Amino acid sequence: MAILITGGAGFIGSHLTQILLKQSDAQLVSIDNFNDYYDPALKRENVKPVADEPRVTLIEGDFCDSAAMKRLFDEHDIDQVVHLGAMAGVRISVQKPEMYQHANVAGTLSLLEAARHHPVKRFLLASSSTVYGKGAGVPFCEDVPLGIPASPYGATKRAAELLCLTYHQLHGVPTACLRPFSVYGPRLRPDLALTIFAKAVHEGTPIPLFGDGSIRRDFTHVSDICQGFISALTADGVVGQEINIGHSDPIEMRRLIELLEKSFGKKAVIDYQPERPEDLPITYANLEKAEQLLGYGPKVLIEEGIQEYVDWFRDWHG
Ligand SMILES: Cc1cn([C@H]2C[C@H](O)[C@@H](COP(=O)(O)OP(=O)(O)O[C@H]3O[C@H](C)C(=O)[C@H](O)[C@H]3O)O2)c(=O)[nH]c1=O
Repeated sequence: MAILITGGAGFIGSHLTQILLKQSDAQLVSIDNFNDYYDPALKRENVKPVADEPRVTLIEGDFCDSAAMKRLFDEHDIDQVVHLGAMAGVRISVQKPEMYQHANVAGTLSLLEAARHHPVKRFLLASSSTVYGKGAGVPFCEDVPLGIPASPYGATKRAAELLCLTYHQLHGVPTACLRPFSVYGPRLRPDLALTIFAKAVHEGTPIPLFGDGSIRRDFTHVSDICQGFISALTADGVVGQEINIGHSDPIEMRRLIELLEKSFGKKAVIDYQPERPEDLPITYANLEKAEQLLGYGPKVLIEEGIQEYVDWFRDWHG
């Protein structure tokens, strides 16, 4: 019996692997294709802490390869899946939608097909708060109609959710869709605003800020997100559900910059740029369902989390 973690060398996947090693005695199979969306050397670093762990099998492979996935489920006797692997950048999805369709829709289908032919106890999809789209009321609640996704990324995540829900209904695959909100922490992806802003403050270069700083994000620490996934692996009542995992306390991007200024002890220079149509003006999680089904509650305050992130960033970038 083993837990499969896709995107296992990524930001969230590498944290989840380490936390599961501490909190469970499960065998872990981590798959990642180490693609060059960002420097694969960062992903090699991410998995170094678990490289010699006997309970972790690290596979360099592609979850879009459905024949390989069917073999993998059989060979490693996969009984739980946390599907974190994806093409995840909002703005690149506008330029390269086909890559997002392939990884996020065809890739999810490939895993669901493997899961359908193998007895799995739980299949968790890492969806995204972007599925709420523009026009959804805040705080975002799972049980009201969604807006239209603002980006191809959001649309592919919603398509992946629908495939999961269909495979549950049609084939009995025990799927659940978790919707993380603006995950941050050590090892954060380099394409995300927080990394770009931190680098700019650190180096004294201008921060490219889209809009006037009033856009709000519900930043959620990676350790809280991982606890959400871990609870969902065993909790009752989650199968067939969509569940927010966020912080429920959104901050403006200008506040994020202030927190970085405080942690770095430096003033930021801001290069104001036009807002992008693919960006949501706000993300804000209603957490009632997560509290009820997962016993979920975020623990890390943004002030503490950003300080921890900046300490890590300084160590990493010197
Ligand atoms: C890269 C960049 C972004 N921004 C703005 C755009 C947004 O208003 C905000 C956050 O952007 P970021 O790219 O960090 O994150 P989101 O677009 O909210 O998307 C992220 O959070 C969701 C939940 C996922 O599911 C995605 O995987 C993840 O990429 O900062 C800037 O102002 N300047 C920049 O250089």
